[in-house]
Amino acid sequence: MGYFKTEDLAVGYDGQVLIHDISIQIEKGTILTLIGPNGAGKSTILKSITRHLTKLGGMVYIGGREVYAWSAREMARQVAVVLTDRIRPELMTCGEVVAMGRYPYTNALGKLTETDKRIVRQALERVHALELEERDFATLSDGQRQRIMLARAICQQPQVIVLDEPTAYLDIRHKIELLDILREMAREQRVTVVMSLHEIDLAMKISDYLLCVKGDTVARFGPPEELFAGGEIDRLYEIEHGSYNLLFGSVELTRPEGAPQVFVVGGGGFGVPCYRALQKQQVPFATGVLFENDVDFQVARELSDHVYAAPAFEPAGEALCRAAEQALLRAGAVIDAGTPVAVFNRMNGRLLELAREKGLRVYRGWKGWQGKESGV
Ligand SMILES: Nc1ncnc2c1ncn2[C@@H]1O[C@H](COP(=O)(O)OP(=O)(O)OP(=O)(O)O)[C@@H](O)[C@H]1O
Repeated sequence: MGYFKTEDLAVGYDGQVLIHDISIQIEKGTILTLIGPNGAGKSTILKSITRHLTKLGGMVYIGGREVYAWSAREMARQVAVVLTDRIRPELMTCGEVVAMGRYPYTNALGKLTETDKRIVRQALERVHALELEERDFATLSDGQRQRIMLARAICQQPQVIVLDEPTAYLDIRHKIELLDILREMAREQRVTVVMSLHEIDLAMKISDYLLCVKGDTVARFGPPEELFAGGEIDRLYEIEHGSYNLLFGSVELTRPEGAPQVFVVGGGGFGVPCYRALQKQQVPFATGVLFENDVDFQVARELSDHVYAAPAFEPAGEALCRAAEQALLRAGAVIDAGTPVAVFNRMNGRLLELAREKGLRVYRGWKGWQGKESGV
């Protein structure tokens, strides 16, 4: 049976159900991430789990016990919460904010023992914020504040930690550090992590389970590897322009439309900077001859309808090469991405020769192309 479990959970505001029939379960020490578009209800679900918002139906269990039956103190010992709602404690140092995480364990006067103080310092160290201990919390940047709130949650030594968009204000280094800390807590202390993230690529990499929130019930739940086949992310977020590449975990912006104005002879990753330069200028292009296991293919197919590619591990057939030649001649201009021509892509050497024979302009890489654009 799952350690963290919801059964027919219904959430919403003022008695109006927003999302219903949320039934999921995960084991202790695993990471569950809620993903989905803005306004889908991720925060609403998280707040209903932590009892900041009263659930409208169903059950939430941790370790087999219904969370809504717990005392506030028990809740605070079991579940640490890092929400995005601005807390702006007046005149408190960061050390004092972090120490609030120890209150479920202190006596009625809230006096910290030496052990509590040690735990506070360790938590500050863990988030690389020891130097902020004496600083006034109100003067911190959003990113620093986020790390202090995580330290407070760590201090609480919870069984479950719930975080709403914990990476929102962090730069890339601190995003990676925060996710590493969560993974370590899950692995070493068997803490169960339930959070929301907007960075799908990071969500896929860190999570044991994803919950896709969209519509009036949750769209999907399961391990990231099982959830998404091609195009699923585009559908979840209703991406109409641009696209999300699942393999790379990266976003491509809106593809240029129209008849190709240039043919990129690419392969081996040399094409990618050319494709991106053309996308920025919204210049439609054709490209080839690629292989479908080539990194260039992954980006090219998101940005062009005219990609000449052979199946992985198979030679490029004559028909494909002829079609690429015709496309090159139609485009009337060529970018030589700089891919070395060797045994298995010698057809690309032929394409470049053909371009020269026919007197087409051949630009050297994306810089050559941009030089042309800027009149150099
Ligand atoms: N206090 C409130 N009272 C009524 N409706 C609310 C309240 N807070 C949020 N909502 C609405 O509930 C819906 C879900 O909001 P929620 O904040 O849970 O979405 P989210 O998935 O976390 O979005 P985001 O990614 O933008 O943070 C939205 O339509 C929002 O406008």
